[in-house]
Amino acid sequence: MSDNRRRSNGANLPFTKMHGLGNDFMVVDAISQPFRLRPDVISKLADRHFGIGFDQLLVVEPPGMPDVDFRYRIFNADGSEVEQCGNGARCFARFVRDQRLTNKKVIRVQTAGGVIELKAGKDGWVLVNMGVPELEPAKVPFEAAQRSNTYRLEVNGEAVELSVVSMGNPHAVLLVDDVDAAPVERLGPLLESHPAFPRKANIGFLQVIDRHNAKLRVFERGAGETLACGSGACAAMVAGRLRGLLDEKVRMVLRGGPLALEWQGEGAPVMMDGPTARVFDGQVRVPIDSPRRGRSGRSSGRRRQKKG
Ligand SMILES: N[C@H](CCC[C@H](N)C(=O)O)C(=O)O
Repeated sequence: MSDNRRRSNGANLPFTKMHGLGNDFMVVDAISQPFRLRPDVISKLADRHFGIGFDQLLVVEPPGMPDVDFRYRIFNADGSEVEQCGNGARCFARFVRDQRLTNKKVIRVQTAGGVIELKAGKDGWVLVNMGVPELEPAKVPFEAAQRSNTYRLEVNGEAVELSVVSMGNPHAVLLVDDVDAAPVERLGPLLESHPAFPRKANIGFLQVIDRHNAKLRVFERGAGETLACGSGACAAMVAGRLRGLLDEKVRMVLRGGPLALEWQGEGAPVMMDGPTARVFDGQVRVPIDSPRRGRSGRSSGRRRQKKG
């Protein structure tokens, strides 16, 4: 293929690199520019040696339903599109305000896992209403005869006890005595792809310090262990409360730093407060060949969002 043709097959895609407690993101404004990337291209861009390097790609789109300000799509490092990302939601809120896509302080966002509400705070902190956790196994989804606060699973001949929670995306939470010694590398991948989770799952390893403090590591679906997982922290909060180990307000410390969580109990939303960081703005060359039907993270650029 001639250089000209090779060049003509690419386009420059502007992005912003951000993170929430080290859970890092490539953020793309798909309101002001058309966005089409195949899963294999996303996973190449996620590579920390041959690409930009990120845990998730976050795509900002115009709202697809009434009473929300934006739509927010999330793609894991493996290219899979998922329902929810808590740390990403905070970075999303900071991004749309920094980019003047809105001047609202309270932003309602449509995700594949439901509508969430974000409130911009001071010094880059954002308070997220992550919605009401789903505990019915079939809606996580998780294969179980009936709902329970804990379940036992067989993993390579080993019996594992875990809680199961959906924050829009599926989570399993195991209790451990010491997160630093937790079998994250060994059990994380086995449980992520366990047949009891038809759509796989994020696997949290929770160490309860006292009723208001806990530590957590998360092996994320489609990304591996990350420095922090916002929806995983919310799921761990729920699991800890269901087991009677945590009170309504908890400081959850992840490898990348702390999140402030609050959950009043069943039927109530989980509130998560935490920081955001912008690292750099960049642009990357991506193929513009038309994506295969049904296999692309696709939205077309539309007119700029009216001011909030
Ligand atoms: N790996 C997750 C998506 C990202 C969640 C995480 N980064 C967060 O902050 O919630 C999943 O497949 O459901």
